[in-house]
Amino acid sequence: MKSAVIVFPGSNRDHDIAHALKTVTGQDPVSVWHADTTLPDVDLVVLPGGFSYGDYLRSGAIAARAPIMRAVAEFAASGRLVLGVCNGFQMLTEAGLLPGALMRNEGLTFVCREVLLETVSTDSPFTRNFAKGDVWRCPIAHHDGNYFADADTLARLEDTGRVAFRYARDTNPNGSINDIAGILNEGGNVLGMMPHPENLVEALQGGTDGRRLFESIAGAFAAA
Ligand SMILES: NC(=O)CC[C@H](N)C(=O)O
Repeated sequence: MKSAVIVFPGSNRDHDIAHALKTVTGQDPVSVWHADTTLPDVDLVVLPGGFSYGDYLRSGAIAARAPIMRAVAEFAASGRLVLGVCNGFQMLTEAGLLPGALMRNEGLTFVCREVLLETVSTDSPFTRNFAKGDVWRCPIAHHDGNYFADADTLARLEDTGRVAFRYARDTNPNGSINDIAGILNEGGNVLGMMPHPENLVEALQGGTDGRRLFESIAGAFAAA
């Protein structure tokens, strides 16, 4: 499985994601600079976590208008896989590739801790290796993770199995509506999530709970 990680000025989890992909798939992803306008021939594009453009204006807002994002939008429209983690999720909503918005955390502070996630939808290439209702550990680190969508959008997400992950057992760290931690686009080929599964893929990191997400993606290609 070939992948690319887009690097923006201020990205800080690009190496973490690259390490997770290498650990699980055995292949190093290609690094693509935000100012590039074309993507290499890959199966998966990742928008990593961090503080792109210093979070100026709104987290992810400037990155969503970076030159590479036109190619990312076309890549997503062709049905290929796009994963946005944390700042990457913020970029996906700002770019209109996922609905809703990520507002300032309810407590108005940066939150860096571990939460519990419940897998809600297993019907996507990103979640196929999970069981519905699985509860797993995942680290978070953000100040703008408070997911919000209007009532119609929320109903559509809930009714069509597009909520991928929810904060479980009262661990919602940011006030996200319906405890939403990650959502899918209509085609199921774009996933945005605030928590960082790339930081829990090997024992040295304190556990391997995040590994299944990368194994799901890799498995989707092995099965194809
Ligand atoms: N870890 C991250 O990706 C941080 C995301 C974003 N800059 C925030 O703090 O909300």
